[in-house]
Amino acid sequence: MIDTEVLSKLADTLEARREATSESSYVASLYRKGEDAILKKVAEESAEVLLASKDGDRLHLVREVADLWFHTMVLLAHHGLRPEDVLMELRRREGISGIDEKASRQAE
Ligand SMILES: N=c1c2ncn([C@@H]3O[C@H](COP(=O)(O)OP(=O)(O)OP(=O)(O)O)[C@@H](O)[C@H]3O)c2ncn1[C@@H]1O[C@H](COP(=O)(O)O)[C@@H](O)[C@H]1O
Repeated sequence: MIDTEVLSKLADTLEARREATSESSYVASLYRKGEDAILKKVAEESAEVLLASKDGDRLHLVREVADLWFHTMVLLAHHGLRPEDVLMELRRREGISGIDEKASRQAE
């Protein structure tokens, strides 16, 4: 089983790319283009996930989800956030049924 170290290492690389040039780094070029360009990539990769799912090609789906995760991590880094922030939120939700959570919101 792969642990979450791969996410932390990638997040470290994304932070380090703040100092890189657009010519040497795809991530630096995205930072330079700004939030709208990053959001456009997230939207494009989401659409590619949908197409891969409908294709029924599992390897294609895994690769497109990797592209989507990667670009959402660039978005998090743009906001000064790390994958650990998302993992903590998922940890917080552990064992809370979506049905119970929705019911508690409707009772408010
Ligand atoms: N995981 C990734 C990763 N996944 C996808 N991509 C790039 O994301 C880009 C967008 O994918 P597309 O399929 O949309 O291809 P495209 O049409 O060429 O893209 P656009 O020109 O439309 O932006 C491609 O250039 C991919 O190579 C990635 N680029 C970098 N990483 C990681 O980020 C690190 C830092 O990358 P650099 O900043 O480039 O050194 C790397 O060492 C990797 O670990």
